[in-house]
Amino acid sequence: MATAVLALNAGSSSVKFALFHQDEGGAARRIASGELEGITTHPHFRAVDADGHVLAERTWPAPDPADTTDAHQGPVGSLIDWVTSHLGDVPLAGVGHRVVHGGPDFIQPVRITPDILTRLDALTPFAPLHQPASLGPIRALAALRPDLAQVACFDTAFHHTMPAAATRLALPRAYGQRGVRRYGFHGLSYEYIASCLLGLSQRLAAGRTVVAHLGNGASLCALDAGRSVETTMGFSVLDGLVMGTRCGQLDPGVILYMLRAEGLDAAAIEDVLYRHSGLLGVSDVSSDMRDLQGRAAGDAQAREALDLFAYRLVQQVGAMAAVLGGLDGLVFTAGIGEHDAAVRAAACARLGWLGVRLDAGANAAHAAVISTPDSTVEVRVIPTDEESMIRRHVADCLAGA
Ligand SMILES: Nc1ncnc2c1ncn2[C@@H]1O[C@H](COP(=O)(O)OP(=O)(O)O)[C@@H](O)[C@H]1O
Ligand SMILES: CC(=O)OP(=O)(O)O
Ligand SMILES: [Mg+2]
Repeated sequence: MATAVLALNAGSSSVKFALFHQDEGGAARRIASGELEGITTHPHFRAVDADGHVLAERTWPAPDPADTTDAHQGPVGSLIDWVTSHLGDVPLAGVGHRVVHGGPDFIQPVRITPDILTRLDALTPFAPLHQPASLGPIRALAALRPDLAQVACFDTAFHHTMPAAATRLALPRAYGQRGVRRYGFHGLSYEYIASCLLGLSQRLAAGRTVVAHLGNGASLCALDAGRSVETTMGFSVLDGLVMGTRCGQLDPGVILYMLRAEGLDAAAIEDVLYRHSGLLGVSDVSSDMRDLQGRAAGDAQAREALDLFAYRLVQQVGAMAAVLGGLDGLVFTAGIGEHDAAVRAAACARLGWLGVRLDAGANAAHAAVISTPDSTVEVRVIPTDEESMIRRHVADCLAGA
């Protein structure tokens, strides 16, 4: 019998979703996708079919700040009502969620129970902005539809194959025992890309490949025969590359300086590092790569932000290649990686020493392979699909249960 799975990918202010039909043999098809935006400000719901035609759209008035009901309940309730009516006779087998932090213990997807939810909530100090966003829709659905099976799929889980040295911070040992270690994120995206490589390139699937997930949040993952051995995000989603509004790699002395010399408290520092840094902080105008590319010719600060983004990207691809002991493949993915030929060209131009040779025409056309035939590193563009990965995990988790 055909069933359906709903995959939710929650960000700090929006929830992306995808709805799949699947048959008993495991074949699946995305039948709708969309987004719930502005959950705490001006909620807006939109769903489109596989061809991009609008299936449904709805807006709500801003929630009353005095109302203590969870802001997710109205929008998530509307989503699940729409999904149920859109599916007709096809039963919804379960709902899968991208949960940013799984901590040291959750190394694979798990069926959500009240006890699991409590344990996930306890990880909020590790991801103060992302974890509540992940858990909001889960709580809302548990209250509205307690009958529905919900599965948590962790961004950290894929990186549990990293060797101990990659997970360790050079702090007193007791911190490690309290979970203060490197985890890595964007794991659902990397797992999806690793699964695609099996069908696209045996050389990259079996070899040393760096995947660049460049979206609003950005990171790199070093894949050795498809397993994560290193990544640029660490304890939190702040580390590594320059991001839309996050700082990336930062000397911890800067935080001490903010505390001591500037008198900022933890909340103010969090605001600077998560919301006002990165491309936005350096350009002082926008966190959006498309916007910055449009301004770069006439705006020196926008240019500096783009240059810093590319500089850190090159620097950290080098670090990943060093850990891998060489490089066979480089994959670009997510919003910037899939669509921004200029960023790919700027990075690849400085990776010639590693054997990267970019085919300018293929790059401009966003082709699947954008390296030249004589490039010793095969450079690819692969659209990521975290929601498909979530669907597979839900199917496996419910079949195992
Ligand atoms: N055509 C494009 N050219 C350049 N950048 C793009 C393009 N499309 C999307 N982007 C950039 O991708 C980023 C968002 O990536 P995305 O993967 O959608 O983010 P999220 O982390 O929210 O999932 C933004 O910086 C946006 O400007
Ligand atoms: C982990 C992370 O940074 O997520 P996003 O890119 O969705 O912000
Ligand atoms: Mg994303």
